[in-house]
Amino acid sequence: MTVSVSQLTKRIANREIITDISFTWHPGEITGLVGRNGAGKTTLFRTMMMQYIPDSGTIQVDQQPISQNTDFAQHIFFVDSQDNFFSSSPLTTIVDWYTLVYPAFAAADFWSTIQHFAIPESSRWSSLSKGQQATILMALALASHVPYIILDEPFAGLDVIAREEVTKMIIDAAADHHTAFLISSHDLEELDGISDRVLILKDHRIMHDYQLESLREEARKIQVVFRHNQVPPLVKKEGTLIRVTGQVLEIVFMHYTEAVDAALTAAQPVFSEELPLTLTDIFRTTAVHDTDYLMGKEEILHEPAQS
Ligand SMILES: Nc1ncnc2c1ncn2[C@@H]1O[C@H](COP(=O)(O)OP(=O)(O)OP(=O)(O)O)[C@@H](O)[C@H]1O
Repeated sequence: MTVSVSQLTKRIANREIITDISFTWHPGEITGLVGRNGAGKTTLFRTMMMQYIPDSGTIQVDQQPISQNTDFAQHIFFVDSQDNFFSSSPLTTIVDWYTLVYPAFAAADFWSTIQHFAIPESSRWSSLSKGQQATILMALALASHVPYIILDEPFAGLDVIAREEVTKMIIDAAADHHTAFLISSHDLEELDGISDRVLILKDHRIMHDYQLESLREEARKIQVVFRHNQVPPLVKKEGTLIRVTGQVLEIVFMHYTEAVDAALTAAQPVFSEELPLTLTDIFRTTAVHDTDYLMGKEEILHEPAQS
């Protein structure tokens, strides 16, 4: 079973919030969705779930449009954390509802997760903390035993231990049950540790769709100090400056070629070291190039300091 999102566009109040979004979502794949505040992540989820009617485009499950697939909701889990019916419902009522909606819902799994996180069974949704609510959503998602799970900011509000446990649950579900996850998060470090693939949303569109493993084979992050701050032209052309600390430049090359390597070596930098490339670096490189970072790059990379 494969979910295909094709040329999905949604306008709200005459503004295009998501534009021409296309991607295919495979079983067992953990996909991160990243974008700045207001980029349209939640709107994409709502449109995929038909909470919003798309202005154009389709969502298909196994080549069948979901409008013709009445079982669709049973295969995908999504809880809108900003807009759901939970209010002051007791957890028992929420579980009853999910048991009705998802045929494979395993209430025992849900209660066991809740117990593990020391959340009282008698709790009402509105009486729980933000982190506890995030844990409940995760427990509901996994207990639903659906092949596709959408998580909108699942780590928000979780303490560091809960984060690690939730992360492990996601990885285990993908490995053991082949569950596919589509996860939006501003916690790029957490997302980095679990994602096979990352979609970068910018200017309402998916700007990049990266398989992280192959990207890391091709891309490289270098920390370097050039003699007299003279940056080789090829480095300026191919690199993106993501941080400057004194004379130390951190440069990301999305395509690190032999020619770039040769240019770096020929420049005989005072200091040069490869650093691990993180999802945060990738996000900075690809999503933030119209901000002050670029201004910094313009100043530093194009105006070598006087020796
Ligand atoms: N119902 C609505 N009415 C008007 N504008 C809306 C509505 N829903 C979303 N928007 C606008 O669409 C844009 C995208 O919002 P959305 O919540 O999808 O972003 P997001 O990427 O999830 O943001 P964040 O990371 O801050 O949660 C925002 O500018 C928001 O104001």
